[in-house]
This record gives sequence, C-alpha cells and structure tokens, in this order.
Amino acid sequence: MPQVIRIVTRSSPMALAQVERVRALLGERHPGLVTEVVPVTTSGDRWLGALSALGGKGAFTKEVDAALLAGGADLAVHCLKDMPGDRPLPEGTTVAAYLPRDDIRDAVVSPSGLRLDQLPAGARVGTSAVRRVAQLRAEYPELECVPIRGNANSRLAKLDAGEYDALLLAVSGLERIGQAQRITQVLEVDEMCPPIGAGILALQCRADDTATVDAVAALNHAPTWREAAAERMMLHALQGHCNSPIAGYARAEEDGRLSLRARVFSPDGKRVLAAHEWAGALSPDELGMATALELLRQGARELIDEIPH
Ligand SMILES: NCc1[nH]cc(CCC(=O)O)c1CC(=O)O
Repeated sequence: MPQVIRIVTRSSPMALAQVERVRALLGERHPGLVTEVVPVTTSGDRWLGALSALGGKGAFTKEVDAALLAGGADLAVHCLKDMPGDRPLPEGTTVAAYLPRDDIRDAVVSPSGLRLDQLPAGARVGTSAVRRVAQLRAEYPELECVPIRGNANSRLAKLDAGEYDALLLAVSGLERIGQAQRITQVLEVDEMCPPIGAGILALQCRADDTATVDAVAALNHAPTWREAAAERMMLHALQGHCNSPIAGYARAEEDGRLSLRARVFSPDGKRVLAAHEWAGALSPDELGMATALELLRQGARELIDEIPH
C-alpha cells in the first residue's frame, strides 16, 4: 500500500496554490507517495467583518487544525503569518517543516500605475492590517486607508470595480495566485516592515503521526526554520494578537549569522519602537526573546495593549 497524505487547507485560490506546491515537493522527494487535498472553509473566509470580532487570526487556522486533529487529514498547510502568535500550537500538533521562505515584502497594486508617492491626496488605499495602516499613515498621511477583507482574488476584483485606488498585498501572495504582473511598486522592508512569518509556509502534522512527520520533515529548510523560530518567539513574548501593530523579520545570513529586526507602532504610526539584535551565541528562540525584551523595555506593552483584541 502506498503512503497516503491527506492535506487540509483553506479553499482560497492562494491556499490551494500553496497546497499544489507542497504536493509537488512531496512527490519529488517521495516518488510513490499519494497526496489528496481536503479543502475547508474557515470562519475567517466566511466572515467579512473585522477580524478582531472573531477573536483573532485563529480565524484562518481553527477549522484546518480541527480537521487535522480529528484525523480527517494528515497535514495542514498554513501561512505562518496567519498562525496565532499569542498562544502555542494546538496541542497534539507539530510543525514538521517550514518551506524555503518566499519574498517577504508588501506590494502596491494600483490600476493607475501610480506609486504611493504619486497617488493624489485622498486616494483610497485598501488595507485593514494595523501594521500596514500605521506605516502608511506615518509616511503618507494624505492617503486614506480604507478597510478591505476577503481573499486576495476578491480584493483585486474590488479594486477593479473601482472601490479603491490601490491595494497593499504581499508580493508572495500575489506570486502564488499568478498575479505578480499586477504589482505597481514593491515596498522595501525599511519603508514597510513585513509581518512576523511573512512568506513562510508551515507544514503542520499530528505530533504522533511519525510516518507523516518523517515524510514532511524532508522538505524542511533549515535557515527558514531558524528565522521562523526567532520571529515566532518574539511575537509570543510580546503576546501579539491578530491585530497587533507589530512588524519584523529575522535573516539567516549565508555564513549562519542570525539577526532579528522588529518594530512596534502606535496606530497612527507616529510612535515607532525599533530593535535590531544579532544572535551571536544565542539560539533563535533566545534571539526572539531578547528582541522582545528590548521592545518591552522601550514601552511596547502600552502600544500593543492600546489596540483591543
Ligand atoms: N492576510 C492574509 C495573508 N496571509 C498570508 C498572505 C500572503 C503570503 C504570506 O506572507 O505568506 C496573505 C495575503 C496578504 O497579506 O496580502
């Protein structure tokens, strides 16, 4: 009997594309392995109001995790960015692999082809993320941030319908849905600090399912694992929630050195706390913790708690 791995995922075009990537990688690594796709709709996909009303980012992972734990699937593929940072992984599950990190930057998509610094005052920029809004307000106070929800394809459809003048979306997400050609401007990380976990796909299994864990672990990318560990520990130590004004990214250099840069914002973007730490002899977890402590020392708690869950 061939080994079968059933992969559970959100059913958005981006999520399905992610799963096809995982299937191809598993197939290359383990010829003869059979994979099946189990799509589910999450509360985050159904609910188009403010995400905070659903109690956080778990909105995109809860139903997927439940299917995994109930044994309806063997592997869950998550955007690390969407995995809640303020609580541990669901008990009984483990991340068996992180895929090599994709582009971590955000992009502007504007039908007019105008960059942020060319958009007229009052132009409507569709984004709901506190992190993006804070940084946009700080740099481009004359632009209007207008809330938007729904998956990336539906956001692009709203843009095309004229509801917005521009959107901010992750470069990696646009690449995954085959829409990278729509990018007007890529925002470098020092003008739009990315979210924790940007561009990383996490492959989550039941911890006791050693056959799947072993097969999936072969796909792990060690440098991405180190970056993810540092970023996630920082987010956990800051007790960031779905709507926290936290940004940051770790970078594992080719020579193995690991650094973590992070920022915490006030909602209007006027206050910015910044930290940049090198691991030295610290583990990735310890680097994440040290960076969080530095931000807390600067007053991060107050800025994070200012925004209700
Ligand atoms: N918020 C939804 C979401 N979750 C992960 C990505 C993009 C890809 C990634 O960073 O893994 C996106 C789309 C976006 O923010 O534009």
